[in-house]
Amino acid sequence: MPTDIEPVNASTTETVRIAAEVVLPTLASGVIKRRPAVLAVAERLRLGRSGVGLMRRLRSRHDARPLRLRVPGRSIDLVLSHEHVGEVLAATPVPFSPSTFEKRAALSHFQPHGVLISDVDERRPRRRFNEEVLEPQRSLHELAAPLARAVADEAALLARESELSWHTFTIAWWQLVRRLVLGEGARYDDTVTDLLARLRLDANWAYAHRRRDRLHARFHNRLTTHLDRAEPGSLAAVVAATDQAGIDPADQVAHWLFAFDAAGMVTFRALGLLANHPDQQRRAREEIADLDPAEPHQLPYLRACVLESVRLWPTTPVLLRESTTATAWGPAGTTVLIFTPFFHRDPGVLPYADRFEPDIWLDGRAEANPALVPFSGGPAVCPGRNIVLFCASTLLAALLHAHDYRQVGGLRLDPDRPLPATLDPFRLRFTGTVG
Ligand code: HEM
Repeated sequence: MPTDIEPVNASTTETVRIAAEVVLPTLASGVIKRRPAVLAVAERLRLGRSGVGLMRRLRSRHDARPLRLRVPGRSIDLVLSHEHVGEVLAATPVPFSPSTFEKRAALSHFQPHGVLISDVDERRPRRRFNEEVLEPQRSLHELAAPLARAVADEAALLARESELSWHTFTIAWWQLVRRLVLGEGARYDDTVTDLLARLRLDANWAYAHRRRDRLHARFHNRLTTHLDRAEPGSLAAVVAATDQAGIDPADQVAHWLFAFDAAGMVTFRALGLLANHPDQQRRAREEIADLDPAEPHQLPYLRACVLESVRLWPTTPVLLRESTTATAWGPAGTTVLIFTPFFHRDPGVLPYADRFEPDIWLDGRAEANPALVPFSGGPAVCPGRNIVLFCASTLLAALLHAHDYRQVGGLRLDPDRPLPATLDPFRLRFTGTVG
């Protein structure tokens, strides 16, 4: 039976609890750049669990109708129904625009003309540009062959290390990302991604931090210099060959570099899942047994493992939309808030909520649920998803080819117990033995 869309008003207590158990922990952990110290505390105190429990109680109390939070001067609706998630995301960008007050405040620090914070008219050419370069509809990008070789090179360097920590992983990961996006000439240019990291730290504070225009100009110029080289085999070459009318390409690329950070965490967590789940690891090894990891492959099972990593620990835990006109959800300007960790881990609906179950991405179970949206959904779905799945699965294939990984640091992922609501990737450590 369809759920009524008309929002029900939250009590003051409910609003305060949503703020304390859902919104604040999300903001504190760093929405644009993760804060390792806060993540470590969140993991230790198991903070994520209480937010999901609260959301379940609210859903049953209010028959899954949207909950209008009591926030003076704002109309903010919290989504409680799986079906409503799909409906809102499908109705993007009109009447539900992805460009919201909060996102404009944060992302304008480093990508003032990014697609995600564009109004409806500006959005069209920017979205088209992103799709033409990133090719979201293709599981293997036109650059899959050079990308796979780059992944294999970096994986070979990682495989030389006897211990794989976040520190060693992230050095190789950023070399890889700069190479994929900007070309070999940017592989060792830490400065460009360090400048972006500083701007992203500012962005965590949204409008509460002043915009540093000089710092942004330095980043923008350095990025543009790399893009101008248009190195064959990199996304920069595809950017140069794509129509740029109405676009600031550097702003789109700034988003890609930012989003590849999340992809690194997702890949590292996926390695943690595989290292602790022998059955799933065996399936992954069967998939790659006869393959050369330096060549591009579809790798459906490893991709499903990566999708599970994002389902279990979404890197965009809050999806926001802002209505462009009056709708059943409220007046124009209403913010619609989708808290994905609740929908991705809802034990009332998903029998596998807290388990590592890659098969849901292969047998139609995930597709049948409109609220399993690790890469968002609808017309603003992440255009980078296939590149991410390709890079992450290819890197995992190369690592598993080289070694058997055993987890020696960070929170243990026991396959016989519910997986934790928060997994701090920065403390994960593995040792590799030749498999
Ligand atoms: C694990 C890694 C990633 C995840 C989980 C992810 C997820 C998402 C999500 C959930 C959104 C929607 C955000 C919203 O509605 O507020 C989004 C948007 C977007 N993502 Fe990703 N993303 C990832 C990596 C990437 C990468 C590497 C790229 C580029 C190479 C990319 C490009 C974009 C762009 C351009 C948008 C804005 C789309 C639009 O507004 O139309 N993402 N992503």
